[in-house]
Amino acid sequence: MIMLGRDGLGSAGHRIVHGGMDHVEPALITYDLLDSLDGLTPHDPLHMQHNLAPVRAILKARPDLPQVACFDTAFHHDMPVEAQTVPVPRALRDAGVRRYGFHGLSYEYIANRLARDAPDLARGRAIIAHLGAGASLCALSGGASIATTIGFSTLDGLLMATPCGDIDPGALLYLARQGRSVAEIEDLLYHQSELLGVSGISGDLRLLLASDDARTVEVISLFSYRIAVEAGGMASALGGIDGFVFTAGIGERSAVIRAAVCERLAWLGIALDDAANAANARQISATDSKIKVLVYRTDEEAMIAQHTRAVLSRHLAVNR
Ligand SMILES: Nc1ncnc2c1ncn2[C@@H]1O[C@H](COP(=O)(O)OP(=O)(O)O)[C@@H](O)[C@H]1O
Ligand SMILES: CC(=O)OP(=O)(O)O
Ligand SMILES: [Mg+2]
Repeated sequence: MIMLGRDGLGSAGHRIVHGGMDHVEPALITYDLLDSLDGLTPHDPLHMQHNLAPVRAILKARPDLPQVACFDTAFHHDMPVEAQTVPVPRALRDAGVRRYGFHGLSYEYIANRLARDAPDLARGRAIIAHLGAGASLCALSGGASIATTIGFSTLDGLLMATPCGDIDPGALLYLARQGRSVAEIEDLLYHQSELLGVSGISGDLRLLLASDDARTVEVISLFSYRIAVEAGGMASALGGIDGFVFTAGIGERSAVIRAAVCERLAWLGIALDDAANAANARQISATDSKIKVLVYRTDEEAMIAQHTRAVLSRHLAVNR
């Protein structure tokens, strides 16, 4: 995102999906930081190359322009240790094999909106469902992330457009023993799985919902099933929930998916107001629902702008 200053371009702020262990807050981009972020590309080949390419292009064209990196992983940095732990030997954990969590800028924006619009809920326990091309859930307690469904890379958790989501690592070993190379398996997991792979039609949910192909029924059912199953886990991490928020492309716009998810979560005390849901209203739960269900439009760009301004004003103050 390019921000205008008084005399033209002022600065550029970037969403960088992975900050790894070392980058846990928004930071001014230096050559050292860029080198360090390059080193994280194998953690998430789907996003990191695309995230870093514009940084490099701007650096080349306008080396004087301040650029700020805003990390998706940062919001989850203080999750409890059990939510961060991957059960591998400690040396590997210390080397960075752990659960990081993603879509943090989106969750941060929603947490800020809740603090403003629904302070009781913001102080309580909520599940936020970021359902876009990539999809995840975040367990928000008192405005902080205490658990989330995507872990080390962006492959974990829910069904997404093309990345595979939750998969038994044994299946990967099986594929490797069958003679598939790392590059082939990576391509399979990041680009050919989930909505696209299961439907055999498209990774774009809007197209699947509009199609009368029988395979779409299976994939839409699987999509809401996975959300509901993972929401059960998030509700456990929170010890119960007071609210559920839908956001991002699918969460904001698909009444069909929201209804399918809420129906599966009726056991938690969720009851939907069908008319409000069909109208994409802010509150879509029925008045007698035990859990408040809300729809918010996320705004990752607003968070990037806010962080970029804050980093640059700190930087200016230090160098004054
Ligand atoms: N009206 C809609 N109904 C269902 N899905 C929708 C609708 N509008 C957008 N989507 C879906 O939202 C997803 C993209 O979400 P978005 O948050 O924009 O993605 P990104 O992760 O690229 O920012 C796509 O799967 C798209 O099909
Ligand atoms: C982390 C992730 O999956 O991001 P996106 O939804 O932008 O693909
Ligand atoms: Mg998005």
